[in-house]
This record gives sequence, C-alpha cells and structure tokens, in this order.
Amino acid sequence: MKKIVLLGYMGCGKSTIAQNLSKITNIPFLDLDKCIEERANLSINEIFEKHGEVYFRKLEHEMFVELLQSLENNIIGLGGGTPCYANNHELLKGDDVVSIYLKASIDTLYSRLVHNKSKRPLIANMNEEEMKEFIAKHLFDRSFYYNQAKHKVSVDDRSVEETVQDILEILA
Ligand SMILES: Nc1ncnc2c1ncn2[C@@H]1O[C@H](COP(=O)(O)OP(=O)(O)OP(=O)(O)O)[C@@H](O)[C@H]1O
Ligand SMILES: O=C(O)C1=C[C@@H](O)[C@@H](O)[C@H](O)C1
Ligand SMILES: [Mg+2]
Repeated sequence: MKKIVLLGYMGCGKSTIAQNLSKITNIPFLDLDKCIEERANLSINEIFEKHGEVYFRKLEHEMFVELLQSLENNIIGLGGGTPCYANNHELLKGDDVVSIYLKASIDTLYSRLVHNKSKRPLIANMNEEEMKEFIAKHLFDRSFYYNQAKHKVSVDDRSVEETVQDILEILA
C-alpha cells in the first residue's frame, strides 16, 4: 500500500500540510506524534519528562514501522526527529513509500516556532536567542537524514495551498 510520508524540522508544516492534503486526496492522514500519544496515553511532553528521550525514540521507531506496515494507503506526518534515529531514514526509501522533505529555512522555522513552542519539549524552555542558535545547529545536524527523502519541497514563502499543490504534482 502506498504511504506518503512528510518529514522535516519541527514547525516546517508537516501536520498542517498533511491535513490539507488529506482533505483534497481523501487519503487518510496519520500523525506519528499523535499515534504515539494515543498509544502511550501520555502527551509527547509527558513521555519526555517521565521516561526520557531514548524511550520516546524507541516508541517512535516502533510506531513508524507499524504505520508503514498497515494495509491502507496513508499520508503519514512524521515527528521532527523521526528520520534521525534508529535508522528510520532507511525506511524513507522503501518501494511503496513516497517520502517528501518539507524544507524550510532557519528564519521560516524560527518565525513559526517562536510563539508556539510549549508543546515541543526540545525548545520549550529556551529564550528567543537560544532558540535561533539551537535551530541553526540542529537543522545542520539533521539535514543529512532529511535529505534521504525521495522528494524535496521548499516551503519558504509558500502558502499552505501552494505547498499542497507542489506535493500533488509530485504524486501525479
Ligand atoms: N505556509 C505554511 N505552511 C505550513 N504551516 C504554516 C504555514 N504558514 C504558517 N504555518 C504555521 O506553522 C506552524 C507549522 O506547524 P505544524 O504543527 O504543522 O508543523 P510540524 O512540522 O507538524 O511540527 P512538529 O514537528 O513540531 O509536529 C503551524 O502553526 C501553521 O499554522
Ligand atoms: O524534532 C524533534 O526531535 C521532535 C519533534 C516533534 O514532532 C516530536 O516528535 C518531539 O517533540 C521531538
Ligand atoms: Mg506535527
């Protein structure tokens, strides 16, 4: 079954774009972070606080494998870090996987995250200056993994509708 997998840094728009793409294509959308929260019966923040990041990454890997194995067509929105752990980046290359990196600049990410960081434990306690530096370094470290996706879509200065259109062209 075909899996359309959206990936990229926190705040690049995976969940927002996937929801809109799902409405247009009628392909059901699964958000990996939400699936993990439902399975653990805890928020992502609570999983990090109670069990730590290593435990979260284990759950994340297991859930990603499970979603890829399901027998329906799906749009899967990954967590920001998913491709960067447990060899998950290799799963982006599977035959039935259309993996798409939503590529955003540091400025775009910063402006989307700065007022919206409390549910993202990696940046929740940072001030604005710390956040900008963190995003720059972290994005650099993660780019290798994000670039393993089969397709890349630049989301800077693009509306949700324009990005959805770009993805529809890849899928055509
Ligand atoms: N053109 C755009 N495309 C996508 N999101 C946009 C756009 N403009 C503004 N936004 C906003 O940017 C934020 C993107 O957050 P979203 O939760 O979709 O990202 P995410 O990649 O799923 O992040 P996370 O990895 O933390 O789950 C949302 O608040 C969304 O409304
Ligand atoms: O970038 C990350 O490592 C994360 C992004 C979020 O989607 C969540 O998966 C979690 O907060 C970790
Ligand atoms: Mg999301």
